[in-house]
Amino acid sequence: KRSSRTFDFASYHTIDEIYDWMDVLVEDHPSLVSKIQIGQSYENRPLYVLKFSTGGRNRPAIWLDTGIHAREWITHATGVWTANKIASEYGQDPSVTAILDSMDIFLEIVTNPDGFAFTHSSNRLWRKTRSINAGSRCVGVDPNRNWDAGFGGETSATKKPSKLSARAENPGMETLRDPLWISSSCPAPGAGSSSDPCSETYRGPHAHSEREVRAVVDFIRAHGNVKSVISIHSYSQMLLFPYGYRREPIPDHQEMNELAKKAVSDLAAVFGTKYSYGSIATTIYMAGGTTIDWAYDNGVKYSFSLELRDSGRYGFLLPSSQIVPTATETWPALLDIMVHVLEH
Ligand SMILES: O=C(O)[C@H](Cc1ccccc1)CC(O)(O)C[N+](=O)[O-]
Ligand SMILES: [Zn+2]
Repeated sequence: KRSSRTFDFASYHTIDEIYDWMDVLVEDHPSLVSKIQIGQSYENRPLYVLKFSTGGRNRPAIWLDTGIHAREWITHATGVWTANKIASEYGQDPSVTAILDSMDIFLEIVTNPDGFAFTHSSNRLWRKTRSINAGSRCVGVDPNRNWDAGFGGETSATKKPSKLSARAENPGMETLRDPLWISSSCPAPGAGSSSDPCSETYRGPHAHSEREVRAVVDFIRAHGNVKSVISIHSYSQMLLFPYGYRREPIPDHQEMNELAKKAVSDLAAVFGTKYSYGSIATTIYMAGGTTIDWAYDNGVKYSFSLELRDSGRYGFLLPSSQIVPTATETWPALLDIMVHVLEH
């Protein structure tokens, strides 16, 4: 029988390889790990979530997701490594054991499967979902602008072709030479998303229009006891917390900022990788309709996003040699957050 331990964690994998590996991980840890399906994508791919639980009924839970943006391959790879780490450290590492003795962890590794499959088959730099936009030749919605929190921003997006606002909106993206990106309209930075289906930050026809987003919304609402949401992106090397849709600090800013400071310090201690940290709006740019703003506004206090390696040299095309180092240094930061959740 193949073991989840012989899986090549140092390579990038397809959706089928990752989904097959999930079943092997469950087989290897039958009393800890289970696989649940929370829905289907636009193209009817299953949306799988790994559940790590030692019992109880509806225990306080931590939600982790990777791969919501298809091209951010380092995040899926980090998700796989982290799933294996959680499973193998239970009963070994005191923190992991303490966490799982009283909380559950849910991890969705391939949060945007249609987009991820498209990056393997057609366009390595695809970001959005693959839903068809009525009346437009442009495909897909940005799943990190589709959530019902500051959806569409306070001001309605205006069509502004200016490069400046494009840079202000997504510095990580202007290097793509993506024809759609260069020519697409750019929303006023205050909106933090676009009403233009051809934009990489197209928010969609309405909040939760995307099945991939709706499935997570419904899961977290139905669970009702999720204490933390950590949505993992790349790249820029940042640890972000709400808000993205407004500049004003959240009520919990002080506590979140101190936790973020500790987490990035423990991350840097591994290989010296430097992360910045702070609220989305003040650290990267204004962004409306994001996963963690929705979570925070729906009672999930400990909501964070990570922007993994690197800071621009390879960007989304991070060499596979950096997968294990990236996942290894990220682990202490994730553990700091999960332990803080356990203790508060
Ligand atoms: O614009 C985005 O959704 C993320 C930044 C971000 C991440 C979490 C919450 C709000 C914004 C940047 C990225 O990971 O998508 C990289 N990029 O700009 O392509
Ligand atoms: Zn992203």
